[in-house]
Amino acid sequence: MRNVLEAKNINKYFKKPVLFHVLKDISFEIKRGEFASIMGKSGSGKSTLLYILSTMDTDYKGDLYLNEEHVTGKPSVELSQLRNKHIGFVFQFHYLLLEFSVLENVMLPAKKLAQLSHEEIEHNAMQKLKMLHIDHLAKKRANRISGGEKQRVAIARALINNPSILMGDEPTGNLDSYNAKNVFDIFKQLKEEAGLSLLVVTHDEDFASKTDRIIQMEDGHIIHR
Ligand SMILES: Nc1ncnc2c1ncn2[C@@H]1O[C@H](COP(=O)(O)OP(=O)(O)OP(=O)(O)O)[C@@H](O)[C@H]1O
Repeated sequence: MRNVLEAKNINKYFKKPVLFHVLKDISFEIKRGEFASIMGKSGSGKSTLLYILSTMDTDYKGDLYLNEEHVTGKPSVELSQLRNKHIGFVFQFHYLLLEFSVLENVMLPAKKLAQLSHEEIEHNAMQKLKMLHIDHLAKKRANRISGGEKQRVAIARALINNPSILMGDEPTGNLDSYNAKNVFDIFKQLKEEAGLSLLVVTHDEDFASKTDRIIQMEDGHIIHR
């Protein structure tokens, strides 16, 4: 398998308040093991595109392939299973359940898939926490850890189902430079040691310059890929 993700002629319109052609014939692919970033001015359509690529938004024209399977038009139950299994997502804000422990937060997406026993899921979650050097925080409540630690927990949670691609929407946007570099180093390690593919929307030029490839957006178009 060569491509983890392929977008073909993606077009999207927002109908309100006025008809607006937000994504204009977007085509590109992400190869297995590739670490790509998407850059572009505010309003160029980056987040809108990422939500389509992650199968969360299905209101578009064109074709989307995940691991070379055509996913456009699939029923929402099937899509959410595919998404849970193949795509990890990290946002600007961590969206952890603050009343739950770090370990419980990481286990949650695996419980949704309901394929493994509680013990197996706990074992896998501990492995992810170890990989990110935060296993000592496992039993702590999520509201008792720092911002940088919360983002690492969010990454562990995104990895729990062993996705083939990790997507990020400004995953370092809310972090100081030390923690932003830390997140970049984790992503790079995931690419190099686990062969993971990554696609990250970022405004951080330093972050983007260190990725394999920058996909540049302007006014709903891709102007460089
Ligand atoms: N639900 C919506 N309805 C109408 N217009 C929208 C909607 N969501 C976004 N837009 C518009 O679509 C354009 C692209 O938005 P999008 O959030 O994808 O941009 P972006 O490149 O991610 O920007 P930023 O870097 O500021 O996050 C913007 O002009 C925005 O105002």
